[in-house]
Amino acid sequence: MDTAMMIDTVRLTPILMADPPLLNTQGVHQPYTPRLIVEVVTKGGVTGVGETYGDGKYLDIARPLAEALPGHPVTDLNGLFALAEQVCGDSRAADESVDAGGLRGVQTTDKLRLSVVSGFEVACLDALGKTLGLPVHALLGGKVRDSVEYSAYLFYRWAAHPEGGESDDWGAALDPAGVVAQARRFAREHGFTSFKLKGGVFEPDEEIAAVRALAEAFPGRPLRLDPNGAWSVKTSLYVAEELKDVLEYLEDPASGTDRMAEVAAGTDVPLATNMCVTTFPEIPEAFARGAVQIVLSDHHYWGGLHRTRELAAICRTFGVGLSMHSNTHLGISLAAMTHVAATVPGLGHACDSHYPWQTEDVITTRHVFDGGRLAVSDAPGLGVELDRERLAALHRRWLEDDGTMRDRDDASAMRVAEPGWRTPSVPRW
Ligand SMILES: O=C([O-])C(=O)C[C@H](O)[C@@H](O)C(=O)[O-]
Ligand SMILES: [Mg+2]
Repeated sequence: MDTAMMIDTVRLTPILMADPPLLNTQGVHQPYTPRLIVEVVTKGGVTGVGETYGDGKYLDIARPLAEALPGHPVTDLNGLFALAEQVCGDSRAADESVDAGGLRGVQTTDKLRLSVVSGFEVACLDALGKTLGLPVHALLGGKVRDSVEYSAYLFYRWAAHPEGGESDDWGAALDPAGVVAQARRFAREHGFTSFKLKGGVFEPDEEIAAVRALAEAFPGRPLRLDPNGAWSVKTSLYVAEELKDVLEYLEDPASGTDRMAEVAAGTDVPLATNMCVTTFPEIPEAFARGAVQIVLSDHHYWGGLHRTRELAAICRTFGVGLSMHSNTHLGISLAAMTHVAATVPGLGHACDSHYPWQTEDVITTRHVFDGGRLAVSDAPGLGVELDRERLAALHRRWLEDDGTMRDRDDASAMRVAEPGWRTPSVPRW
């Protein structure tokens, strides 16, 4: 092995990035959200970057991995998983409770560890690509498309955070007219032609009305509604019936494979998930029972870009569709998402991305959507460059935080406006 490819140093930089007051069934986004920036520096002097969740429970796992990694080659991506299993130990947070922050079903040690490994895997791929002069998509077997389509990710939202934070000019969106106005701006500014509404916030009939209003404003466009498992089977079937003529898919209407299978058996509207199928062991039962027709991949969940491609192959084999999920993220992850999406055959749905909501970034040049699509970079590695000043500023914000924002907590942010708020139990409606 060429010593230039050996990892010399790993730098972890937790940051807090601004996030608007987006509503979901758990509560509302806090003014700042944590992310972790991973830098892998090779003995050849090349730096690769990756990004993942930055809450304390992820940092606990990332630190021992960062310490153990020097001396390993950036090419040994399979070894990364074994090393992580060996050194990371169990996270204090993996208590099988529902992962409120990530809205990703029950949290387990495996899920937390894989999310951390994903940031390291991407950083290694970036370093390897830069060393070889190849784009990340080439390291994954080569792109099958030159651009990747994203959908507009619409949220009910407040105009501002009650406790302060950064401001923006989006205004509130709390009814069908507000949702349509938001969608029109997304279409105008980014060219998106497919739309997803984050639901589970208001009574189902209000959300049905919002999707109907979108269908009128954008006739024939793909529309999705995602209440993050907030509905009963009965309510899910009711919503599916009301919207069957306009929905591309219904995303996680009900919680868990059992309920999703029941809903799927009662409607022809395809069901998508980023909650009941988020790891490989969850696939056999969900597929055998026909609980989901589309899996939303997310390289942070599945353990990186190679594993996302493995997921895609399994979905293809079983005739299950593939789309892509997104939590709040920066431009590093968007670059990684775009590279892997570019290599996957049969990506039949526009990918989700929170990116248009993010006013801050740690890369020097922001990604720009054109016609709702991102061009796939052919530059070496991910094709992004760290803006060290911005990174330092967002890290400073993390250092100065008293701890309230370091762990995402949408319910506590909601309590600022509604002191009696508790995370709703499921099904909520
Ligand atoms: O189910 C989904 O698509 C998500 O969980 C995406 C995000 O987590 C979103 O719901 C959020 O951040 O409020
Ligand atoms: Mg979802």
